[in-house]
Amino acid sequence: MKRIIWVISGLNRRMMKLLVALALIAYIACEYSISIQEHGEMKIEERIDEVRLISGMFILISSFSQKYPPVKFLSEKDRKRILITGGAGFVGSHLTDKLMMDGHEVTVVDNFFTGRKRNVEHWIGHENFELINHDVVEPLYIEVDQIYHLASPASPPNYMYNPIKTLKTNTIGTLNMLGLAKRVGARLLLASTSEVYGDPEVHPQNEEYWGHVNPIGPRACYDEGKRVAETMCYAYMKQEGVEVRVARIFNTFGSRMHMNDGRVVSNFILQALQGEPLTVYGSGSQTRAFQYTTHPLLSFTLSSPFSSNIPDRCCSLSGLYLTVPFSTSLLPPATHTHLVSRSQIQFLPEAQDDPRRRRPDIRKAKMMLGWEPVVPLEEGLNKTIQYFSRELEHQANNQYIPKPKAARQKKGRPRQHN
Ligand SMILES: O=c1ccn([C@@H]2O[C@H](COP(=O)(O)OP(=O)(O)O[C@H]3OC[C@@H](O)[C@H](O)[C@H]3O)[C@@H](O)[C@H]2O)c(=O)[nH]1
Repeated sequence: MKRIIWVISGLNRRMMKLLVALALIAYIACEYSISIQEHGEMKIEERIDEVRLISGMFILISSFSQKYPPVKFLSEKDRKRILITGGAGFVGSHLTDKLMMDGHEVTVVDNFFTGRKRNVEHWIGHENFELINHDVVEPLYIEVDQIYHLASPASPPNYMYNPIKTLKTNTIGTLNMLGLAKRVGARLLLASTSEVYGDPEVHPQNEEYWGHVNPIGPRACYDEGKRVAETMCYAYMKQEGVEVRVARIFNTFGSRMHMNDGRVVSNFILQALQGEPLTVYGSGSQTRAFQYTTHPLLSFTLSSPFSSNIPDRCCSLSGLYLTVPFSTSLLPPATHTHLVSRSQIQFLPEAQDDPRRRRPDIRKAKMMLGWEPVVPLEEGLNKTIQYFSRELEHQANNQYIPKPKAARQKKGRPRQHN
């Protein structure tokens, strides 16, 4: 008896369900053979019913025996119901992984414009996970404790593809999520962007800097969309008492970036792997602070749900500081991806309203959250190159050759750089 109790206590919930399903199948099979023995031939309808039941059981069993990444057990008190908008996207899906593995109940909402089911498919069927195909521009009525609001296209070619939709997502979508946060009393974190600084006149940028944005330029749908999204967050906080956090993400790269994302790192890697020239817009002297995808996640979870000692003011939470300028000879992604193939560099006209330099001042984030980037650029790039190589193989098997997306280029004379 003791031995049986010991075996049962060693079984987890999924194994228990598997055993129950097996027992049910055995029972049905038994009944089936007995009824045939007793009544001779069964009616066709009865047989169909039996077959349906048995195949249903098999589906049930295969879903129980599916392997998921390890998930921590959290008590009812500590386990939160978390909504991640844009949770099937490049950054969102990594956040989904982190919060799932931490043991929370995660609902991913995505309209799959730039997000992909593939990014979260490893969680489908897990009892803590739900995937909803929904556009945040429409209201959403669910019960949650926390909201991570990431939904929006983020790469310049993607957000410029349909500027009105980008504006709607960042304005109406954010209003809907704030309305939800207010109704259910949830805390909301808005994933904002370094693009709120536009083409900054102050360098490096800290939380106090208000930015320098062209309100009618091609980037405005995103820059101004995120700026008004931030304004909405603070208005809801002041007027309605909704707890909000705003994190401004700088240039992020890593696995699960879409092949056709169009940002510089994914373009360079794809071009290098395909033996194409690396396209540099303008002189290549523009600078960016690149960070690996795990960095913003850590800052999100540090700033948003669990710690209460974070001030209401925005935190510019990002950035791998690069002292190397974004120049053609030193440009880190370019020089690194050069190692993948001996690609040439092709200079193209500069992108319209392209910020000349951007780098965050992370002192506040470091002081308040104890946060700083840890993955060196080269290591991050290596991981991303490996991911893209695997993706290319996968795409080749599907007879699809991805092409990097081009930016909207400026017409006329190139801008004079200081
Ligand atoms: O193929 C390319 C792509 C881009 N670039 C240049 O590389 C620099 C970086 O461009 P990216 O498209 O990667 O990113 P951007 O800095 O323009 O915008 C990004 O910034 C921060 C994020 O939060 C935003 O979501 C994203 O819009 C720009 O100067 C761009 O003109 C190239 O030289 N070649």
